[in-house]
Amino acid sequence: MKEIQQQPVQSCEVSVPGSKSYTHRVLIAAALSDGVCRLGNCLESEDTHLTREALVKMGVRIEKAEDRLVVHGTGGRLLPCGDPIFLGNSGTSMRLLTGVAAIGQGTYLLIGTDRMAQRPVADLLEGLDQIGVPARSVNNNGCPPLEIVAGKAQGGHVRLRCGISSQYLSSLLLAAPYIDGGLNIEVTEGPVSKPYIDMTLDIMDRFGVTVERDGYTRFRVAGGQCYRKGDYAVEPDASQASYFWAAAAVTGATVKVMGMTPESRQGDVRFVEVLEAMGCKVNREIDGIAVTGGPLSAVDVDMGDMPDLVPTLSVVAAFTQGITVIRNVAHLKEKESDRLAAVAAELSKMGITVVRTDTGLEITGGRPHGAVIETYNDHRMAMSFAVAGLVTPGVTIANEGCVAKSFPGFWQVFEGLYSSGIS
Ligand SMILES: O=C(O)C1=C[C@@H](OP(=O)(O)O)[C@@H](O)[C@H](O)C1
Ligand SMILES: C=C(OP(=O)(O)O)C(=O)O
Repeated sequence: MKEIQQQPVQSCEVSVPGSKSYTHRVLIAAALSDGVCRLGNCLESEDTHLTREALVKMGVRIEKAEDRLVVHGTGGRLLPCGDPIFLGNSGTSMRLLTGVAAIGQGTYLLIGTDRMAQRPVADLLEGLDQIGVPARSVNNNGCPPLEIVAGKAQGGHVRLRCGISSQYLSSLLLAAPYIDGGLNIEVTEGPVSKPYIDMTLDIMDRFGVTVERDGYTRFRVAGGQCYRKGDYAVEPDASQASYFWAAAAVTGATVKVMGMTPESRQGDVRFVEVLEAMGCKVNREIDGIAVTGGPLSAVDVDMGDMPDLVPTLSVVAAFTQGITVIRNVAHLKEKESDRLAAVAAELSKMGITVVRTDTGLEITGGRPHGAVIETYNDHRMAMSFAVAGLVTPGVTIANEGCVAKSFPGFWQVFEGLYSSGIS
């Protein structure tokens, strides 16, 4: 349990760790590349360690050298692994590595936590089936554990549903250069969470692989390509920045998150536009983005491209005049927790009226009161509701250690908001 201190927030500068999504992708591209890659500012967290360890089990040599990870690319020649590969509750690891396993050798068994065993992958398995990869849900319920027989993929056309997760598409895209004949992928539903596809394409491009695309519906990756070795520095994580911008929004302070830029492919950097629409002042500076809070007014917003920030926005909405409408995020029920249910339950405990719609939430702002916040083992619930505790006495976060999934140092940085002025 972590009791949040209701304290005045100092105007300050904050640094957040490297992007989780970029770290997963860059580890994979480097592991499949044709040489040695030095990766800077990789996120060190439970989830990114799981991707790293999985790649090591697949025969990739990865070393730490000072502040870099040195990845010895395999040229796409992965080794078999007889042991189950544990991926915790990291959806990104599970989905992205499913495609990677298909281009390896032997049979891989990808397993995870109980919650992972409820997170859907059926549409990805169906996509793999179309190109001849025997990949099955061991419990035959469209969820992990997954058994993937490598070495059978044939290039060709894949019709892929991405209405639940964009990670299915990222998975096939990342593996496609190593599939003879390449892949033509046609997205027949969705995709949700589009910016994550742009991040995948960005990494493929940075590592020398060409992808032709028609918007978000058709993608063509020629086979016989290989990621090229190179050095890469991961940019700071925009999702993690959101908690500090939200802290500014609800307290009225100015919080600048260093190293963030509006040009980033991370869709979550656009959260500042939502805060701006709610009445915050946003300064896009050369070395970071600063948000200053003020009187907040409700917004009606499509969060389909920023699903991970719905808990953050919901907490801000609780302190905002009027009804905030959050649309197009039905896929949130498939995350670390059912985030629509979790956010609604915990805000209700704080005395806030929340209506769960078919695809989102409607939150009537007011004067939240303290409560013990259940986090459902979901890092984003813990980090979002901590922000509420800055302005509401008596907010206690249960199982606060769950932040380790993506941001082990979160509490230290968060406490810097009211201690030093700089963290
Ligand atoms: O590809 C990625 O790195 C991610 C994609 C998103 O998932 P969905 O595409 O399943 O919404 C996002 O929620 C997740 O945190 C990271
Ligand atoms: C949904 C998330 O991650 P993943 O899908 O990788 O578990 C997240 O970090 O909010």
